[in-house]
Amino acid sequence: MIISFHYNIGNQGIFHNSIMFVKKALFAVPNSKSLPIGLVARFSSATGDIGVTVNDKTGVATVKLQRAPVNSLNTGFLKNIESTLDSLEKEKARGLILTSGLPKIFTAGLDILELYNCTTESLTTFWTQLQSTWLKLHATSFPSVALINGHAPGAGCQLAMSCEYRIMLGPKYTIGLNETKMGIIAPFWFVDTMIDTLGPRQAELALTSGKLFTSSEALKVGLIDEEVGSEEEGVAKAEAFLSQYATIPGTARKLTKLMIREKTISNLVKNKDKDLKNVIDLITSAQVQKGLGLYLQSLKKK
Ligand SMILES: CCCCCCCCCC/C=C/CC(=O)SCCNC(=O)CCNC(=O)[C@H](O)C(C)(C)COP(=O)(O)OP(=O)(O)OC[C@H]1O[C@@H](n2cnc3c(N)ncnc32)[C@H](O)[C@@H]1OP(=O)(O)O
Repeated sequence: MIISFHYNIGNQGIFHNSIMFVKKALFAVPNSKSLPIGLVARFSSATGDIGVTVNDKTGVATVKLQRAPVNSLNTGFLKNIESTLDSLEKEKARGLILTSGLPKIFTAGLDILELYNCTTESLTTFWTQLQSTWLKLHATSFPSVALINGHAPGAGCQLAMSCEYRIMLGPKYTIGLNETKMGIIAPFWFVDTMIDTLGPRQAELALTSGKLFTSSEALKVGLIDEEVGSEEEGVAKAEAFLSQYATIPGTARKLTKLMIREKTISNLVKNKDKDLKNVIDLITSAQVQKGLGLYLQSLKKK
């Protein structure tokens, strides 16, 4: 007998931050021994869907980002991601596999429409949400794997780097912090995270050129940990990575992770306002607005 629970996770407009977990159905699946056992959830809202499947044997949650066409991160989607992480913390998930439910794209990074023609007020709301979602992901108490099954430029790379292990589907997709290519600057906490991941030498080379790495280049510099040929292989590798923690006491694991990440985390926590001011000054300048407009046009022209 297969036992399945359905999370009924509210539309953010209705439930705001309180994601509701409702045990809805208990049913038998005839003639099936191999169906995944687990908790299944779907988070729907106008600002993106987040599918959550929790394996009730291992406690590992697979979180699939789904905001067509390219999983770009706007305020609402970031808020949904944060709420999902909050729920996983509350439910004491034993691990996270963060991946995309869209073909070809992990996430296209920040929604450029949140930066273009923005007001100081809308940019403040957006950026504050980005800071908050990132802090949550970077400091999860459970181990995390990014299964990068598509392109991951800009903040897509930042999300992946905040997971503890990165597995990327090769060979077609690219990953990296490409801000300088767009004529903007990566915020200091993106830079810190890249230095933590690659070391200062490779981070400097990558950031100054806005390099988007292919999966094999990313593997060489340590931006990803494994390259796989199929999603199935990626899932198996992610599960194998997470399974090693089944025998490691959770508190010891979490405190060790936080000790290592503390400098980067507290740098943002202490300097949130300064970061926001930098972003407002840069993004609302006429020159950057013009550049963003041209960049958006170039994306649409393809
Ligand atoms: C001391 C001073 C300190 C100052 C600090 C300042 C800090 C400011 C920092 C700002 C940080 C930014 C980080 C970022 O994440 S910026 C965004 C980076 N992302 C990108 O550059 C990705 C751009 N997109 C692509 O390269 C491609 O779209 C893709 C992801 C490779 C997918 O290609 P594909 O061919 O499949 O799809 P299309 O290109 O046709 O795109 C489909 C539609 O989606 C729109 N699109 C794509 N990306 C974005 C995006 N990031 N935001 C919004 N919209 C996006 C695209 O325009 C198409 O729209 P259409 O259907 O209307 O044509």
